[in-house]
Amino acid sequence: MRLLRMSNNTLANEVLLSVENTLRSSPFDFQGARIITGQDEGAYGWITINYLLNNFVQDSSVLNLLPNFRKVETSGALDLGGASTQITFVSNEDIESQDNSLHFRLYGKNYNVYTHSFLCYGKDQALRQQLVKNLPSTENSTIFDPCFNSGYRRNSSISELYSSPCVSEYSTLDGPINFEIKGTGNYHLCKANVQSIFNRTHCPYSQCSFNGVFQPVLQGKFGAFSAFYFVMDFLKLTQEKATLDEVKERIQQHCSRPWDEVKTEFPKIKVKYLSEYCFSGAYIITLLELGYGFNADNWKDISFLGKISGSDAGWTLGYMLNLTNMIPAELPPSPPLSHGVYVGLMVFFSIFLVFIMLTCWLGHRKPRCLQKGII
Ligand SMILES: Nc1nc2c(ncn2[C@@H]2O[C@H](COP(=O)(O)OP(=O)(O)OP(=O)(O)O)[C@@H](O)[C@H]2O)c(=O)[nH]1
Repeated sequence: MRLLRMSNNTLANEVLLSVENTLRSSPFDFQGARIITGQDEGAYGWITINYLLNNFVQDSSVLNLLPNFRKVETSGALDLGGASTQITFVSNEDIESQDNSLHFRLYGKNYNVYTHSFLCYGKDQALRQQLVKNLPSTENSTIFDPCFNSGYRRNSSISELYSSPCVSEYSTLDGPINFEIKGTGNYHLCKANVQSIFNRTHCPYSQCSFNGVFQPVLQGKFGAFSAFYFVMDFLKLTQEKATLDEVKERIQQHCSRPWDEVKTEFPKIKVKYLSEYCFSGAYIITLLELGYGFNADNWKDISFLGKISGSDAGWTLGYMLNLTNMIPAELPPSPPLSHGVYVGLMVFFSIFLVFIMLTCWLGHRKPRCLQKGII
């Protein structure tokens, strides 16, 4: 919707109006429809995963009542969509750019959070950028793309390719109107093509991720969801803790498989998804390594998450939690007693009660010799 608003604001408003009309007639307490910012998307994704991972509730006597009390750090959030991608994490460093800085007070604790949303770096738009940047200069109606498995073929057109504002600036009338994309299935060439969409030559801050965007040093664990999960799940890389090299090896193996073989093995997966796993794998590695600065050492800090406790990882739950004030800024008033003291007092008073009852019973009982009249 953010891209649509850039290319056709009227159409974006029409979509919103249609959403409003539909939801207004639903039984929900509809509060309006709007296009959230990239910063919101990052923030709500971060809230969602930390809420579901139970990372907010800590350091309180309320918590001492929880059976598995633990002191926890928050987890960073990595969200890969179709149009944009977000990185959000708590940072102890100075956040040099105001646009990337968020402050939350949740359950009585302050969080300084770094976030950035890269529009046009969701996986669909990144694929488009990669194609455009590596189009052959000659007027050729076949484009050989190493990011698709060999034997894969798809027809496309210049108008379709350049229809997104992410690439429209590169639009050229030189190329063929219609062309065919043919896969050559080469991971290393694909990665080189993907790298061409990351600009790391300028940085107006002390440190940057890419495209001149400030990013502090990566801190803590990360949960990667949405397309990060879809792709890693397909490549069977979400359960086991594979090293970065092993992950690259797995993606390389997948890229080198002939398309016919892949299609036969996974007949039920949508062709759009199946055909893009080679590109997506190479893109994810490049984004995380070259873009954000993950490496062989901190790769283990990333967990690929689909659902957490049965709920989808994504920005929507965080948005709802925020809108309904489900995460209070302050801690609820804590009970006067901690769990340990409470249990101790209960045991003490129980024993005391039994003692009193026993004493009363003994005190009121007549001795047997008295009952029989013997002194
Ligand atoms: N492999 C696979 N890909 C999926 C699936 N569902 C969605 N995708 C793709 O994953 C990417 C992210 O999808 P979503 O999480 O729906 O994100 P989105 O809302 O399109 O993303 P933004 O608009 O950028 O926020 C897109 O490229 C989708 O085409 C799925 O079940 N399997």
